[in-house]
Amino acid sequence: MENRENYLREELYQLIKSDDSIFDFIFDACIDGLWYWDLDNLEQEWMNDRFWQVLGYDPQEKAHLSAEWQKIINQDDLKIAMSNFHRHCSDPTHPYDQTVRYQHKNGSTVWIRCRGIAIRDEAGLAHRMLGAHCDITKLKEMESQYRRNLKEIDKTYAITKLAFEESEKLFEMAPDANLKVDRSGNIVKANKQASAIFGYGKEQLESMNISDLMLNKHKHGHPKNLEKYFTEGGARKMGAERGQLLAINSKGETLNVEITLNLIDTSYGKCALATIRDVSEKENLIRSLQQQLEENKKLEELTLIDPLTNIFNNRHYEDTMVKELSDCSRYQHDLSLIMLDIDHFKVINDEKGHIAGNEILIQLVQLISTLIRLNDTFARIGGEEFAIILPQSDLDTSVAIAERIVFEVENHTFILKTSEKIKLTVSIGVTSFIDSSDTYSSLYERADNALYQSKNQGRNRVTAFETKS
Ligand SMILES: Nc1nc2c(ncn2[C@@H]2O[C@H](COP(=O)(O)OP(=O)(O)OP(=O)(O)O)[C@@H](O)[C@H]2O)c(=O)[nH]1
Repeated sequence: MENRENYLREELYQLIKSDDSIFDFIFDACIDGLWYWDLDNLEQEWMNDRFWQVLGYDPQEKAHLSAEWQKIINQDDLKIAMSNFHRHCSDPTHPYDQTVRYQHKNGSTVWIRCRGIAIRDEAGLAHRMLGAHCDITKLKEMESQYRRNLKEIDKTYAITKLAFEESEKLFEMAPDANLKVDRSGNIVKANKQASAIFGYGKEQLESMNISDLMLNKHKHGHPKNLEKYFTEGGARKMGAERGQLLAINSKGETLNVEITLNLIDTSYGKCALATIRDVSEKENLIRSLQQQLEENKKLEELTLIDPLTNIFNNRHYEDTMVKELSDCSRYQHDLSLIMLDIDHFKVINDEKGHIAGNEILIQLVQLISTLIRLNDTFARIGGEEFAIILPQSDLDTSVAIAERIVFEVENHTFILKTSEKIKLTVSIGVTSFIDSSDTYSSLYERADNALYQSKNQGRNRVTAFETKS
């Protein structure tokens, strides 16, 4: 192999010596500029055509003078090149090899790798210098593009890293428990708050399955639900109703939780991010408020006054009726009962609104209160239905009072807070105690039937029920 190389090399060198076109081909194909410098007469330097073409000049314009390239080379680079030149002339081991910048005729920069070798006499003195140019502008451009790309990559990396750190911080510092769960339900990451809520250490949680935090009865269907969620994705709240989700903490205690799910891409692959809020305290508070409301309602039922109209309620009406009935049986007193109902109250409510309806109920009660005696019991026994118990009042007297009420109501103008004027009428049924066989129910029934008749016969009237039913 070595011999073959030597033989070919020798042949090539002979070829170059004997045939100029071979040398011309070599420097045309391989070199972007060739120069040959007379060091005994430094002004004189031969440059080949390509030397100038690479720099954008017509070789015909050039006179082969060293001053020609020294004018267009970057002056800092010229200093380096000249320093290397002098050192190489005095020391053959010092390379004449540097990258220099030339100004192209069009003003752009051409990067040239310039190498040279001194041709010396027997004493080692340099008399000529042979040099070659290699245009590395493209390479330089690629290098600077590469650097810019690197910078961009660095920047993108820094931003991504920051975003990642921020999202990690958000995950960690969130006021709610955060759990990242894989498709099989394994908890791959948990935050501080998750530890606080469930009472397990973070590492412990990260070795558990989400089903370990669930009630036994919910465990069965969970893998299927999880699989469905990983297929459908999206952000959604778990559980249909408020406070319906229950979880179990490390002590086996039940927690009311609200869970929001998000499907996210993580370094662990696709994960469900479960944000869990312990609402046990909120739920307890709501429960105790509900209890309190129920107790208040019960207390309200125990009171005797209707909160809207401030007259007696149904409960007091019933008690009073029972008491008055027993008194009149014992002492043979008279006793009458008036049942009163507003006519077409629904229309007023529908047209003017419920609040206006309430205002009318209050005003009506005030009006009727002025028309009855102090020892009569006036009670609201239903929405727009009233009863008046009239002790020691016979049927005629009671009918007269009832007629007066119908008349006064018909002639009254109710004025709403909005200044709107409303007219209305009432219908009345009256009955009186007949004998000791009369009961609370029989009296009520007769008065109610009489009221029904008033309504049936056109309203705005009084009907008396005299005979026993
Ligand atoms: N504003 C108000 N409306 C009430 C209250 N309680 C009952 N109502 C209304 O009273 C109306 C009663 O309607 P209905 O039973 O149809 O009787 P009506 O429209 O008076 O008709 P007749 O009795 O047949 O003349 C309904 O619209 C109830 O909503 C209340 O406390 N406030």
